Amino acid sequence: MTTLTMTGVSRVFGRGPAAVHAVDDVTLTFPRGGWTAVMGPSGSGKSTLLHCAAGLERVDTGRVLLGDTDITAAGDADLTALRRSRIGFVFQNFNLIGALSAEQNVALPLRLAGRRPSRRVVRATLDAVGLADRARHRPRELSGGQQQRVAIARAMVTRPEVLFADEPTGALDSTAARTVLDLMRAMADAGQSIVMVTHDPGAAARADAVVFLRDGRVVDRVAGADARQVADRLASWER
Ligand SMILES: Nc1ncnc2c1ncn2[C@@H]1O[C@H](COP(=O)(O)OP(=O)(O)OP(=O)(O)O)[C@@H](O)[C@H]1O
Repeated sequence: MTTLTMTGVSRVFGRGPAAVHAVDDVTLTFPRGGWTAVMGPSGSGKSTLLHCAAGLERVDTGRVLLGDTDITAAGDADLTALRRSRIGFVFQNFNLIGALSAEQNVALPLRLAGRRPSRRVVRATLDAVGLADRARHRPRELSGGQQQRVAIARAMVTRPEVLFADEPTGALDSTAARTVLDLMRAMADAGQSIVMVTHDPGAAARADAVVFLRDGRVVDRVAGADARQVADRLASWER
């Protein structure tokens, strides 16, 4: 059973009096098959925490365990392989490759991992995000919500143990955001582990639990809160 755990994780930028403790001694467990939202004021360390948890950024102290694998001890080659096969990442601005069709974007992680993408697998992954009929479209021919769903399909095609999302609805209007959140909720209900950074209490309320950061530290964790409760809690930490 895979869970993701962070123990005593710190990440410091700069040195001496100018040092910024972006993540400061964080110990957290992200349960398997759960959807966890990470919230906090601007600059509280949310993106840095996500990058450390996903092995996109090295930690200065502490350990990150993905199942039995200590990703903080992994060498560069192992880390690259791990990022390509065991984690998925989606970004606020989708980061699709404009010259490639939806299905070519989705096939990319398999190609990068040296696997020959099966058209059946790629189409099934696009179908799972409701875009089987857009396989040949390029990103500019798709709406923002559709582009984010292609990005989710691209992140999911390798069947990652954890899907990380950094402000996945930050660039979307409310209707498109709801479609993306509905998709993520269905994925979590089907057992996908998800860790998501968001500024939006409505988005965070769709998750199973919300972790609050302030000055790089975990200051609170709530489960089953509605959008109003999440917003109130966030406001109390922004004071
Ligand atoms: N590469 C870097 N070099 C120096 N400082 C950095 C770097 N990345 C982040 N920081 C600093 O670390 C702190 C946390 O940044 P981070 O982006 O993780 O916060 P955040 O909560 O995601 O912010 P936001 O909500 O504004 O996106 C900030 O003070 C930021 O300026």
